[in-house]
Parts: sequence; structure tokens; C-alpha cells
Amino acid sequence: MSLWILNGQVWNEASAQLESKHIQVKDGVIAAIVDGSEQVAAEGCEVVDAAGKLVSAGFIDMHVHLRDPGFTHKEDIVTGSRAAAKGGFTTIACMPNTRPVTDTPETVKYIIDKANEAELVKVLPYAAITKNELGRELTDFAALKEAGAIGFTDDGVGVQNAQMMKDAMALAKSLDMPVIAHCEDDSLVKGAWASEGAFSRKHGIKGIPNESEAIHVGRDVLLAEATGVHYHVCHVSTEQSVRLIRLAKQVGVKVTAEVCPHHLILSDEDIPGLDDANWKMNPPLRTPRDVEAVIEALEDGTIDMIVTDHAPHSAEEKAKGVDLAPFGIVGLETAFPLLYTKFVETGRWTLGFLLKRMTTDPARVFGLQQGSLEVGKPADLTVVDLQETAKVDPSTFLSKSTNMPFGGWELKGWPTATIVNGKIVWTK
Ligand SMILES: NC(=O)N[C@@H](CC(=O)O)C(=O)O
Ligand SMILES: [Zn+2]
Ligand SMILES: [Zn+2]
Repeated sequence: MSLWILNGQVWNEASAQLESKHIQVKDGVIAAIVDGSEQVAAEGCEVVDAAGKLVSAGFIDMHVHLRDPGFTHKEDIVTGSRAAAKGGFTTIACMPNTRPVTDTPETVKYIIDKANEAELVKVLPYAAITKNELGRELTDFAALKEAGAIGFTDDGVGVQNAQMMKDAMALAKSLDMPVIAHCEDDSLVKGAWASEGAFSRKHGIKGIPNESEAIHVGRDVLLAEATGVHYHVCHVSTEQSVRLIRLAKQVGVKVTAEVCPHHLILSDEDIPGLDDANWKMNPPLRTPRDVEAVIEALEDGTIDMIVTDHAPHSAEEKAKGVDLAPFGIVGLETAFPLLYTKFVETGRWTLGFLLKRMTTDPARVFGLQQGSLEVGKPADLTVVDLQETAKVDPSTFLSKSTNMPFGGWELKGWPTATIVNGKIVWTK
């Protein structure tokens, strides 16, 4: 059966404006895109009325924590997929810091099978670089790739040993797989939770210095140059990391990078105080200068894409206080409206730029089929009401967790329907 999405507004990159289109989907693929002024024969077909709404290629989030297996009180593959669909995401890549850690083919297969059963969004699993993410022994990259892992990362922790990282990169390169890095030198962090900056000074607490991230970035771009691997930097948050990635790209190192909405929108100076662990995430909110640096890096292509780093934790865990609570905030259900409100509504970015960094760019970097609104591509589509304004209400999240600092923010541009392989997986 075919599906028609009628009268949607589609971004035209050439004219830099929205144009009315009807989109036909057949057998899970985009079959036709016709001008909104044309009559189409939609009788007997399923129809989505997208009049006045944006229709985009489905958003792609290459950095999500689904917590499954092992931490399903925070999230599981089904609830995380529902949260993704509600946020307009049609593809998500999930991190291996589960329990057990995703370091065996069995766990990779478990994730793929459970996501397939859920029939919601596309879930692409990463596997760990080292067994149990302990940094001591490499996992079986070939077997993990065979099982369906799309890349290797110890996200949650940095790989502390340079030789270990170099060996991982050489092995990944031999298998034509990327290495995705959480960049953090533990010796420079030592128990702090907030960035070194105005906030840490005001409260007299130890700060996390920017070098703790950038030292790993610098080390790793050299190792990536030496091994030739595709090296991808997670959640870039500092001016120094940006500088190193920019330089590495200039000299031809195969490096790519991502940034999270919260690092583009918030600085340490926005943290209200010491009693709300919903402002605690890793990397921490950095200084206003770093915020401007990551925005500019995203704008000039030094940073390739936006990811949420959706990191659910239970209310009980976050209630332990800033020192004891785990790092991380949820992000799937608010990413688009946050970015649309803060960067497109304000005139700093075009809508097309934001969409590119959430669709075609992640697809390009990770070699995915989806990500473009073109005939012949998978029918992964997102419908967004760009006029709708609503306050962020974490109590309505489909995620099992609500840990995040944006509760109560009034935002514009909310997804209303999400389609994966031509099937409506979420609708308002
Ligand atoms: N980002 C976070 O603050 N936390 C992540 C780990 C990570 O992404 O490093 C988590 O797993 O909770
Ligand atoms: Zn991380
Ligand atoms: Zn993460």
C-alpha cells in the first residue's frame, strides 16, 4: 500500500526556502515528490495531512544511551525508541556502556533483535573498544562488526592508555570501522563535576579543566593520522578541542565531530546553584567562550553534526546531590525545538542548516542510506509544526527519565509525526 504525505513544507536548499510538496511512499521508500500545486490521486492510500508543517528527512542521532541491557530502570530499547520517535528521530545509535557492557556479539545481537521487534526507530549499536570499558583489553572487533556493531567506543570513559587507543585504531582501520571517542583524561578531572570557570570559582569548588578533553583530542588526532582510521570525537565542548580538530581536518586527518544542544545553548554561568544535579553532565557546561567556539565550529564544518547524548538517569539517582549523582541529561524529546528556537527563530541559522546537521551530515559521516529527502531513499520522515509553541514538560516525556535542565522553557517547533520505512511510528 502506498502512503501520501500531503501539502508539507519541504526545505529547498537551492532557493533557501520552504516549498509545498506532496510526498508518496511505496514499499518503505520515497517514491515521488511532487509540487504542492499538483493534484495527486491519493484515494485508497494512507494519508498524512502535513498542511502548513515542515516535512524533513528523519533526524539522525548518533549518540544515545538506551541503558538496555542492565539499567532498564533508567530507559530501555522500547522507551528510548519511543522518546526518539517523539523527538522526530528516525535513526539513533546507542552507546555500549550497558550492563553487561556491549562488548560481545551476543549483546550486540540482543540490541538489534529487541529494536527490530519494537519496530519503531532504526537502532544502530556501537560496541565497546575495551572489554567492560575498563581500558585493559581490546574486544573482538571483527566478531562485533560481524554481529552488526557500527563502530567502537568506550563512551562514558576515555581510553586512558595511548598504546591501547592506537591498537584500537589500527584494528578498526583494518576492518574499515570508525573509532568514536569520549575524550577525557582522568588524571586532570579528579572528582570535579563542573567546569573550571565562573561557576566553580564562585562556589569554591574544584573545576574540570578544558585540557582534560582537549588532551585526548590532540593525542587521538595524531594517532588517527598515524593509523589512517576514521576517528570521531564525541560531545565536543571546548575551544581547545575545536582548535585541534580544525587543524587536524586542515592537514587531512580523517576526523569528524559532534556537539550536543546543551553545549550550544548553556554555559557554566547558567547553572543555578549546587542543589540540582540536572545541570550535571559530562562534559560539563563550559564557559561562554567555549559555547561560542563550538557554535562557530558547527557553523564552519569543523564539527559535523548535532547529537543529543541522551543520558537518562532515575530521579532517585539524580536526587543524591551534585557530588554523588551520575552525569548526564536526557535530550531526545527536546533537541529540535531547543535548536530551532535558539538558533533558527533568532536568525542565526537557516532552517536548512539545522536540518543538514541533524540529517545529511550524520548520514554522510557514518555512511548511512537514510538522511535525505529524495526519491529512492528510505522513507524516514519527520513532520514538524514550526508554529507550535509549548513549554517543556518533562512529566509528558516518553522516556523513562526526566533528568534535564530545560523544564519550563517555552520552545517553538515541535514534531507532530514520525515515519520510519514508510510506517508511522509516532504521531501527536
Ligand atoms: N554524558 C553523560 O553525562 N553521561 C553519559 C556518559 C557519556 O556520554 O560520557 C551516561 O552514560 O550517563
Ligand atoms: Zn561520553
Ligand atoms: Zn554519551
